[in-house]
Amino acid sequence: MAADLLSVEEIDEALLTLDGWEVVDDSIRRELEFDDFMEAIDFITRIAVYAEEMDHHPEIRNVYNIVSLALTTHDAGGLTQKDFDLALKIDIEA
Ligand SMILES: C[C@H](O)[C@H](O)[C@H]1CNC2=NC(N)=NC(=O)C2=N1
Repeated sequence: MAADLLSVEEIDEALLTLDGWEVVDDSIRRELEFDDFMEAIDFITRIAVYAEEMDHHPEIRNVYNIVSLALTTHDAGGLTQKDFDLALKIDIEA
């Protein structure tokens, strides 16, 4: 079963616990800059492990040393606690 969608108030409160994420449409997004391409790819592989463990997968875009992430819960059609749980893991890894 899909997780519950969060209310606007719950989303605002959850954002306070995160670093550099913004709400865009039905997702939260963060852009990270690394020293070079390999550092960016290394980061992606580290967060991929969390994504698999949590069965929750970010949209990932990489251009050289920049990694752009978007989290949303497709099953629920918007933001759920799962997105914020994964975002917190990503922040710790960043
Ligand atoms: C069946 C399985 O639980 C799902 O399809 C999962 C896998 N990873 C997922 N990742 C994300 N970001 N959203 C989802 O709704 C989602 N659903």
